Amino acid sequence: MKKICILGSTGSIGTQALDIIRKNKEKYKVIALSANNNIELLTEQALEFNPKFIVVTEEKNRKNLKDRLNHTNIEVLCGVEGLEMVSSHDEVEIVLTSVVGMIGLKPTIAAIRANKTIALANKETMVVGGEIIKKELKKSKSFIIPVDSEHNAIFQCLQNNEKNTVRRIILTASGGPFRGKNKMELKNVTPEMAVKHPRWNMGKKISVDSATLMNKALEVIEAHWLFDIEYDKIDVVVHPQSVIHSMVEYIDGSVMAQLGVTDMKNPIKFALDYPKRSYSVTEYLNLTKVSQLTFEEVDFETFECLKLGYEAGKIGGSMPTVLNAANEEAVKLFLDGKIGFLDIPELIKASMKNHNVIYDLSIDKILDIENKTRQYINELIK
Ligand SMILES: NC(=O)C1=CN([C@@H]2O[C@H](COP(=O)(O)OP(=O)(O)OC[C@H]3O[C@@H](n4cnc5c(N)ncnc54)[C@H](OP(=O)(O)O)[C@@H]3O)[C@@H](O)[C@H]2O)C=CC1
Ligand SMILES: CC(=O)[C@@H](O)[C@H](O)COP(=O)(O)O
Ligand SMILES: [Mn+2]
Repeated sequence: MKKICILGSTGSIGTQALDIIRKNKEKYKVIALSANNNIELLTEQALEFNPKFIVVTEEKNRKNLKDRLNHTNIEVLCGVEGLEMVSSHDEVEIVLTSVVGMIGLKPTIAAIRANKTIALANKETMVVGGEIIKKELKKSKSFIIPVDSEHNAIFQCLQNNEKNTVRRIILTASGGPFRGKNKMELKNVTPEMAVKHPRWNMGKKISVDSATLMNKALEVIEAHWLFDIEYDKIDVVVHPQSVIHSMVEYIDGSVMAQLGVTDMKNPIKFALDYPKRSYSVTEYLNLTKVSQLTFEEVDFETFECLKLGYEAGKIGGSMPTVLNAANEEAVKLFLDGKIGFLDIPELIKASMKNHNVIYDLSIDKILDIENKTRQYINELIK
């Protein structure tokens, strides 16, 4: 049985992972689950999967959950320390990092230091900590299997091929809910409109990121670190059907693509079962129903976040942390109705301009830059 820790079990990725586990209880054992505020769902999950540990963010929720679960042996932990404790626990083999945001950084590093297999959905962690994570991986037996659909696709397309024969990788982007629109048309779009992704059913934050194309910006940086590939060899193409999850072009002109239905259970299951393959828990792809696969160039002028992502990635050092922290804060403000959709790239641009890059990164410095960036944005919008 594979022993699994799910960080962020109440979210879109977390609940889909538990759906897989529910149907394959003889294959997987849940050791730990975690949530931020959704203690109702976490209670249900704990009672169903009987993990050794659950983790919540706030002490008051920990006490509440302890009372609810006092007839069980489940230990209730709290905060980032709780996440670090479970992600590095002796009994855990695989850590599925499906929290949203750079809060995943410390628990992911703890898991690497404890030699765990990481099923990585939480892209923000790779964006801000890519350099440190690579160094930690070199000292450890841990390895990362990407869950993000594009990176999972690239990982599969790279199997058995020499890395030095890769000409470029091509990330596909759906284009999001506002594909084809111009800036004027985006001025008054609402959070409700922005979270309506045309192809995927995801958490609110990543859905807004898809709408601004920041999701693709984060994915470009994620790909740079995961596959050791320079930014000028990472391209993005808009592919509205989201059937091709990404591609690798080799120097001989061959292009390998990974196709599949738009269901995250497939990459999640791939990561949990790696290196084996097992029967799909979703429908299989029916190409005659897809009928057409189309491709378009990215509109970098309207969707400036992708341009900012390449810029931050190429500058390197602390700049991707600023890009990510500014985006996390701006998306929160947008979802709370405090700023407009087009303010998101403006606030990120201002934060990057205001930042003096440093290159000797540490976890503490990253977290300090995160705090300062969030404060700067809140000053700006006062
Ligand atoms: N959803 C998808 O299809 C895809 C997601 N990803 C990536 O996977 C990650 C998760 O995305 P998704 O599942 O959509 O997100 P959701 O918002 O649906 O879920 C996020 C999870 O993290 C928890 N969480 C939120 N904030 C905190 C915090 N401050 N501390 C601890 N836990 C927290 C949530 O708890 P609670 O429920 O209590 O709020 C929830 O369990 C993201 O990094 C995203 O970019 C990548 C590819 C596809
Ligand atoms: C499912 C997944 O991996 C998401 O990151 C998805 O790719 C979002 O779609 P966009 O291509 O619109 O960003
Ligand atoms: Mn993706």
